[in-house]
Amino acid sequence: MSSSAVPDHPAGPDSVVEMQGVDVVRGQTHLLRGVDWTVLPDQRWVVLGPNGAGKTTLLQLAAAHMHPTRGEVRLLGETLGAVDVFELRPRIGLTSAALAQRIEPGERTGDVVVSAGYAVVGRWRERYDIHDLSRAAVLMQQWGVAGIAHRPFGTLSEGERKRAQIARALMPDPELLLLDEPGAGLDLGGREDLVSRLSDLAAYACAPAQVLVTHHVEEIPPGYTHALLLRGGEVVAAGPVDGVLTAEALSETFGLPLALERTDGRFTARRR
Ligand SMILES: Nc1ncnc2c1ncn2[C@@H]1O[C@H](COP(=O)(O)OP(=O)(O)OP(=O)(O)O)[C@@H](O)[C@H]1O
Repeated sequence: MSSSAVPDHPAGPDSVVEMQGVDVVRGQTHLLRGVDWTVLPDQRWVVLGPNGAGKTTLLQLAAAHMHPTRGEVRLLGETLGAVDVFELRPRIGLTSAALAQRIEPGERTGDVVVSAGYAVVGRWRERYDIHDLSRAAVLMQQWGVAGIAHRPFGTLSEGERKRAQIARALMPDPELLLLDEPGAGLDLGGREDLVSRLSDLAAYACAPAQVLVTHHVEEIPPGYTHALLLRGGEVVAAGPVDGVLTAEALSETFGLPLALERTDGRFTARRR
């Protein structure tokens, strides 16, 4: 990656995400219960858990797209409920299947990326200066979609779409990057390409704090520093990868006996 699109946040807040005693309740259901979680600017987190564990709900809170029912959520030094979320959201990059569905299939891929600077999906009447256009060009180069910038988003492969979305999420130079299942739907080559690009991004000292949600330990990019395991809306374990990602903790999280192996920074899991 060239340096011109690498974010630079020398004087960021102490914590990027700070959750204390957070519950999210809908009707009688606890989507999250008693979550305490802190993300610092230089950390790269993976959030793992089975279907319905509350991973997307956690990410929605971290993206300022949802408020907690109880407890406190502080993002980039601001407390949810006491800040204008429309000022906060441009400082946070997010990719998710729900966001991808909002992108018009006919939208030019280059416009999907550059329009993130205005927090809109696709170009309308905004004017982009040379700085916006060159930043978008560098990001599209870095994420391997420069050659397809002219193509309608709807014609891209799943892997190309995922990479274009990450380029878009990085466009406003966010202080926090949230990736909700970026590996979903990718073939083996696409997954390996994504893992390696995310690993490169994780290695940049000036890159934003990163939180990646996945079901699969195989998708954890080398260089990710921390892991949070969720089950039934509750945190099973959270902290540095070496201490948290164990066969025991993973077995408890997914509710079946698992063997976990780590080779060259990559994890694999299988039933014991
Ligand atoms: N508005 C709602 N009312 C009631 N239950 C809800 C609501 N929204 C989500 N849920 C439930 O909360 C739980 C957590 O959902 P969430 O999408 O956060 O889980 P997840 O870990 O991201 O799941 P997946 O891996 O399948 O995407 C699920 O059981 C879901 O059905």
